[in-house]
Amino acid sequence: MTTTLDQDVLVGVIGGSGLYHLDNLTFVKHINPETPWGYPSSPITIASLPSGAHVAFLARHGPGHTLNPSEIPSRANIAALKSLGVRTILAFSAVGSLREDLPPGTFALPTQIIDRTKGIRPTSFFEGTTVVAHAAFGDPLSQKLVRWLEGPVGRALAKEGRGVKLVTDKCIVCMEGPQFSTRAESVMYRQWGGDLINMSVLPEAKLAREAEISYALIATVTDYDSWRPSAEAVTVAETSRHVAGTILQELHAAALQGDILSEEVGSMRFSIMPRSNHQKQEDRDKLRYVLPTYFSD
Ligand SMILES: CSC[C@H]1O[C@H](OP(=O)(O)O)[C@H](O)[C@@H]1O
Ligand SMILES: Nc1ncnc2[nH]cnc12
Repeated sequence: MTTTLDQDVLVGVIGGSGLYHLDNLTFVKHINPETPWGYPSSPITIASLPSGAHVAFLARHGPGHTLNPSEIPSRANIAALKSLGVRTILAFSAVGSLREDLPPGTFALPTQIIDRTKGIRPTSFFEGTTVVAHAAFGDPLSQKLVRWLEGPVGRALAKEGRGVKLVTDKCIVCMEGPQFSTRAESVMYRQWGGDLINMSVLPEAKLAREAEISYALIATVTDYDSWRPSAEAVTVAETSRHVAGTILQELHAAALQGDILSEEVGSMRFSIMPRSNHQKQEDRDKLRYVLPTYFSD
């Protein structure tokens, strides 16, 4: 295991339940950066694309799925990826469906989130510091990245030939867990306009926004949530690996070109309260790890 890299890694992939590695990439090394927020969920796998460019893969729940959703060190995960140079994250998540027309097996690119976590997860890099910042979060998933993904993900699913459908512009509820929702809660989320439900898009998406990383979620429906009596959950990990393996080269090229990153880069400039003598230098030093542009001194 090493702690340094000889080239920046622009694209990061976070794997969720069932997705603990990627296929068809050339293994380069494992790296386990210690961040000011501790170590990530798992050592990060650096792999090489056919072009020679590197991508980073991180297993959200740890390599043997030992971390429950409330315990995931999301600040360390996002900070560790940013320290490698990551500017865009493709996150995978197994989700429940709150809609009849989103059956198990469906792939979705949500664009909105309802927060039903319970305040026990650290949700900001600024938490516990003397620096205050308010990131914009009206569009919690990166619009440009989501729009870009529609094409390549749709084509990858069509190429796989299993008839898996891709839907976009869905609203995902993020609940605390680890228990699933009661039927009354599930019915209420439907009335609120929720389409999907998981336990892990937050605080990941908030932290990616604070770190100026473009972030999108590929939500893979495994079950109808408790509102609907239904058969057993399905697994979709093989299709997720196929999608990732098929689109990463193109995603890296798009990240290099820059348009899919453009909403996030510079977005924190006016979100951070100006420097003052009341801010502790040690806090500014800590924040430099994720936002070197604004905390260079
Ligand atoms: C295994 S069912 C509940 C669990 O699955 C999802 O995990 P992930 O988002 O990492 O794929 C969901 O968010 C829950 O954590
Ligand atoms: N029904 C559900 N609720 C919350 N998270 C989930 N992940 C997969 N299915 C889920």
